[in-house]
Amino acid sequence: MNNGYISVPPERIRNISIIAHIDHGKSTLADRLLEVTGTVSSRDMKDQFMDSNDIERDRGITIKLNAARMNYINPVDGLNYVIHLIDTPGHVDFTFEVSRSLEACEGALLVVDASQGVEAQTLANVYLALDANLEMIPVLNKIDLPGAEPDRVVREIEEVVGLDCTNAVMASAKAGIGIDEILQGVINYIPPPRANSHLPLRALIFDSYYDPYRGVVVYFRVVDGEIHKGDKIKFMVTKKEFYAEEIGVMTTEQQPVHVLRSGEIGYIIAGIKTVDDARVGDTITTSAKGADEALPGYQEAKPMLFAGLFPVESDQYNHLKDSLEKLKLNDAALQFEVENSAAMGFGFRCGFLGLLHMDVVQERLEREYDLDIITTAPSVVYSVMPTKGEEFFLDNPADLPEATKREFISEPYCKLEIITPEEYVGTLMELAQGRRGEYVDMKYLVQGRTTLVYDLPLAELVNDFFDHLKSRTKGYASMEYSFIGYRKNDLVRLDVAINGEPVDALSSIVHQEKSYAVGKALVKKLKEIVPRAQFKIPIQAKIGAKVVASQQISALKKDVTAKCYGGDISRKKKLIQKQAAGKKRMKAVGKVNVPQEAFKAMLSINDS
Ligand SMILES: Nc1nc2c(ncn2[C@@H]2O[C@H](COP(=O)(O)OP(=O)(O)OP(=O)(O)O)[C@@H](O)[C@H]2O)c(=O)[nH]1
Repeated sequence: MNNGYISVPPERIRNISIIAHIDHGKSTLADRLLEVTGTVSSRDMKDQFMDSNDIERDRGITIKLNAARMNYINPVDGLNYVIHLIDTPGHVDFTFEVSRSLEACEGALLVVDASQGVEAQTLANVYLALDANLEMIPVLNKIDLPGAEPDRVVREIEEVVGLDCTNAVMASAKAGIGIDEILQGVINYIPPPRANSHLPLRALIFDSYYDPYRGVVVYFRVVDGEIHKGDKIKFMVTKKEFYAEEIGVMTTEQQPVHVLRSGEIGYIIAGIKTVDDARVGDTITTSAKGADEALPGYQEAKPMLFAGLFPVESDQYNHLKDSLEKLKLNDAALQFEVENSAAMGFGFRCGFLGLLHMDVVQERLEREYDLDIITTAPSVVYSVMPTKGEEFFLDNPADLPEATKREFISEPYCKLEIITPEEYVGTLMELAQGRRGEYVDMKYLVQGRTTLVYDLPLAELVNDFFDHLKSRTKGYASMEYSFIGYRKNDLVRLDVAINGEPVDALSSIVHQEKSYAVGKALVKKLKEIVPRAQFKIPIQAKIGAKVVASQQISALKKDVTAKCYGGDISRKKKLIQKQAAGKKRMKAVGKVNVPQEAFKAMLSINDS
C-alpha cells in the first residue's frame, strides 16, 4: 500500500476531476486509479469507493462530492507525485457544486463511452470545464466492448466538443486498460498548481458534509497561502469564525496533518454545526492578516422547485420538522418553511435544486426517518406583477392572486440541449413544441446524430419531460438544461375540488391555451385514483369560479367484507387489515380519502 501522507513540492502536485455523461464509467475509472496508485487495495475496495452514500449507490448516480489524495511514483523519473482526484456530482441539479469542484482543479479527464459517443451531459460538463480553464484529457472508455468505435468517437469529440484529441487515451476502466497512460497524461499534460504560499490564505470550499460525531467536515483547495492546524479562520461569505481543530488529507481515510499549502486539497474540522455555515463556493481565510477579497464566483444555492410535504398522520408533524432540520444540517440547498394547507393541514413548503434533489430528500425522509409523507406536485417559482404594489416571486400556486388583482405572470425558462439519433428528431420536436418549447437551433453531428436546442418553460420540463424523451427515443437521446431567465406568459391557476371541497394542494399554474385540456385530463386521472366511497364523489377542475371539467365517481354498492358471507373471520380480518394498510398513504380531504398518487397526477397527464 502506498497511502501515507507524503509532502511534495507544488510542481509535483496535480489536481484533477473526472467529467462524464452518466454511466460512461466515471466511478469505475476513479476506483481503478485509486487501486493502481495503491491508495485503496482492490481487496478493501467496496464496489465503488468514491460513491459512498447508500442512496447514490442504489441509484447508481453520484450526488455528493468526494476527494482522494493519491501518491504516484512516476516510472519515468522515479519521483513521487501527488494527484488529487475530485469527484463531481453527475447531475444537472448540482451544476454549481460541479463548477466549484472543477474550479479547485487544473485539469480534467473527459471520459466518453466509446460505444455511445458524446452525450448532452458530456457537453454541459465540457462547458463548465472550459469556464474553469481546465486542461482536458479525452479518455475513450469501454474499448473492451464489441460495439466500441473509438475512432468515430474521437472524431465526434473533435467536431462537437472542439477538443484536440492528440493526447486521447483508449481505455477500459473495467478491464484495466490504459490506466498507466492516463496517469502519464495527467503528469505530462495537466499543469501543476500555481503556488502562492507567501500570500494571505484563500481556500475554496468545494464540498462539505455533516458528521454526527465530528460536526461539519469541509473540503477545500488552498489557492493562496497556507493553513495550519489551530489557526483561527474566517469564512468570507458567511463571516463565521472558527478554530481549525483538525486539518488533513483524504488518503484511504482522513489523515490529519499540521499544514496544507497553496495548491493542496484537504479537509478541515472546526466545530461547525451545520453545512449552512460552510457553503460550497465560500472562501476560507485567516482571521488575523487574512485576505481582503474572497475568491470569485460564489453563488447562493437557489431552489428551482418547490413542493408541499405533509405528514400522512398529523401527529407526525413534529417528527417531520425534526427530520427536515437534521437533513438541512447536511444539505445547504434544502429550504423549508411551515405551510398550512386548508386541505392537508400543517406541513412544509420545501425548496429543491431540481427533481432529483426532491426525490432524494423524500426518500431519505421515508427511509432514514421512517416517515409517511404526502408530497404535492412540484411547482417552479413564478414572478407576479400585481395591479397594486411590486412584482413578487411565488412558489405555491395556491398563493396566486385572482386574475383581476394581477397585471401579469412570468415563468422561468431554460435552454434545453438534446442529443439524439437522427430518426427521433421529428418526435422530439413534437414533444418540445407540445411543451411550449421555442425552437432555437439544430445541428447534424457525425454518424447520424443531431443536437436540438429549444427554449422551454421550466414548468414543462419538470413535468416528466425527461421520461417522455427517453421513452420516445428508446433511451437513446440525452438532454441537459440551464436556466436562462423569466418570460411573461398567459398563465392561469387551475383549481380542483373533490366532493365540493377545494383541494389547495392540487392547484397548479398552467398556460391558458392548455388549461381546458389539462383540466379534463386531470379530473379523468383523479377519477381513476381516488377510491370509491359509500357516496358519489364529484371531481371538478376550475379556473376562478368557472368549472372547466368534471367527473363523478359512483358510490360503492356493497361493503367489500360482505363478500365473506360473515363466515370466514380470519379472511375478513385480513381484508380489513389490507384496507387499513392501503389507507396509510391517503390523506383525508373532507369525507374522501385521497391517495398520494393523486398529488402527483399532474405529472402523468402530460402525455404529449
Ligand atoms: N464494458 C465496460 N463496462 C464499463 C467500463 N467502465 C465502466 N463500465 C460499466 O458501466 C457502468 C457505469 O459505470 P460507472 O462507473 O458507474 O459510471 P459513472 O459515469 O460513474 O456513472 P454515475 O456515477 O451514474 O455518473 C457500470 O455498469 C460499469 O461496470 C468499461 O471500461 N468497460
